[in-house]
Amino acid sequence: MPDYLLPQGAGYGVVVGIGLFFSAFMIMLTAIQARYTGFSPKNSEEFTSASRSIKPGLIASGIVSAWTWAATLLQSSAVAYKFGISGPWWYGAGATVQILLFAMLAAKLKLNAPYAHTWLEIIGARWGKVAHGVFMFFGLATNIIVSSMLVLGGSATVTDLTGMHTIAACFLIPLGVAIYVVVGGMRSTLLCDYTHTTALFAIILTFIFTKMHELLTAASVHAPVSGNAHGSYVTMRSKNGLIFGVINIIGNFATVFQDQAYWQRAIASRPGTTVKAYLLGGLAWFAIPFTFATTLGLAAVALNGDADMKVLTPADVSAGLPASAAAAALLGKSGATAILILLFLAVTSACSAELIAVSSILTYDVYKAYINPRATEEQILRVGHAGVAFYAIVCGVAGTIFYYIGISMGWLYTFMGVLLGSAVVPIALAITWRKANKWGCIGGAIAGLLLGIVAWLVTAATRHDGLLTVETTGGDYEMLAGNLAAIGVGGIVATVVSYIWPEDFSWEATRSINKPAAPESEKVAEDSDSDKKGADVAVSTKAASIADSFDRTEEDKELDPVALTKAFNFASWSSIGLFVTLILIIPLPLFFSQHVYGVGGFTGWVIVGIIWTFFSAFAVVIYPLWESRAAIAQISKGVFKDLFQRGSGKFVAETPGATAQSAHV
Ligand SMILES: NC(N)=O
Repeated sequence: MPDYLLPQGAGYGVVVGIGLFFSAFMIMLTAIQARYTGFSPKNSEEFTSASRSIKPGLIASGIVSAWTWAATLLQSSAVAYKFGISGPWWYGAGATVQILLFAMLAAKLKLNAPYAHTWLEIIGARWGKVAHGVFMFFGLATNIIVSSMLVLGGSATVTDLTGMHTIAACFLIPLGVAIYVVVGGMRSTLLCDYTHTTALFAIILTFIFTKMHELLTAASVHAPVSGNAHGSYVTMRSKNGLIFGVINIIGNFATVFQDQAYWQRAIASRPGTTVKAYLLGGLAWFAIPFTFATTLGLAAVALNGDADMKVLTPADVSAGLPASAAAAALLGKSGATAILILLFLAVTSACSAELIAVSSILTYDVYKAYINPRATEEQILRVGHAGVAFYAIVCGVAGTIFYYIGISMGWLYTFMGVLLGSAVVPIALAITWRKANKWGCIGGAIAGLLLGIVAWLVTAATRHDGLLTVETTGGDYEMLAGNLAAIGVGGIVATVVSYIWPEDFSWEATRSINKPAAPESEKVAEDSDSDKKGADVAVSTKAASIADSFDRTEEDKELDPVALTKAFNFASWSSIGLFVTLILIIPLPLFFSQHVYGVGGFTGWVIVGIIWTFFSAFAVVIYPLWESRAAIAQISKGVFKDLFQRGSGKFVAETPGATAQSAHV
């Protein structure tokens, strides 16, 4: 039996114990919200969309949390281990630009479908059932691939460090998360995301960078990297690093643009600050893989041959294990424990985003669209809860299937663009361009999928004498061919057909999705008494007395088309500018110059990463607290009053018919 650094009990303790801790925490948060702010996830709009009232700092934190997968920590470190410093750059930059560019889609969402629950509702309203079904395939496939990677990466690490059975981890991870998502809904999930992100930054910042350059220089003498300038780890001139960069960019376009989790954060956001939230979230997220992998992934290289360092096989690298091996070698049991907790927090918060995302699709795009169009509030909420539980089981099953087939997180990560990449451009066109042609977009998505798979398999067969296995299909060139064909064919077909046969869509159909019908004065939140009467609770629409409340009048003001068009224009030039800087202007001159960093240059490179991490922590840890100071004060005041006179701190609506939803977090 192999030796494990931590006892099996530590694995179960973290997976089950922290899962239960967060469930209890969520129950407490939900009770506090209901008592002191009048908010309750007993309302379906609140459960799935947090009443579209969340401020930018908390949305940014939720984006960082949902976008920090097991792969963000493990795969980024694996490519650092394989390719040197170019790996973390291409991982970080190649997956942050999509979040930045998504700011444009988010602005268009608020402009063209401000009350939609899911991105698929927009497709359905614009193009009908066939398009809805085709793109739902891509949407749900994205959720399944992402969730499987979360479960596979999380379980591989837990097993490697503690010996906990992989299948137990595959099921227990999503089930623990499902409990707290069902209890808290979208708003509390975002609050839990915030606590996860805070802990994540605290742990990353504790991994101190020491003597790395000397160790890496020695490593490149012993084990030079093929395709790198002078075989060095401290150069951006890495052929395989660049290939990974292209695969990474394509795959991550797919998993942002067609994952309901990112649309859901745009939907939960206040209209006026959505663009800001995505730009902030994208910039903040970059630091996580970049700094983590530059330190721990390269430490794994540097520590090769060290007595405390585990000898890593190619399968270990594909499973993403260099980071945990390095942390254990550097810091012993405490390093292993820190990695275990870090991984668990990353996996659970991203998993919670996937659970509520799929639950929303099952509720609004399957149940309400095709099974029960007249569903009541109560039925919708019940299906939403069942959807979370059902999808948690699907995650466990999917992880188990991939585990037994022998498909690792790293394999899936490079494959995601082959399966999903063809729908990226069609979806972006469908949401942003009135001229987008329905059949061009559907045809492009399907043709791209088929040709992507053909290009992938033909490349594998050609390079391996017709032998097709998980290993032969998982190479860099095979995945590159499939990724490029999928996104290229999908994009070209959708764009060319739309230019030849342009539509002239007015967006009226999408703007009226779920549009509130009643005059605002009639839509009031109910207090707990009316909850008991079983009334369908509408989200409050009237102003509260407190400074940072968000009411229907303000929402209408923020939905002003002129302001949203301005926000879209700002999102366009800033995100495209950042894309060009991060993907072309910084890395390509370094690649072509074949520069190998000296001690000073490498130290500077790492220091930039550390400073960026501090700024990111400020943006997604401190800023959300600051913007919610009025809500925090209101809750504290309520708790304080209750301490002295029980019941006196409870939130009370001001006047009948004008019940307020008070301060928002
Ligand atoms: N979210 C990613 N690609 O790490």
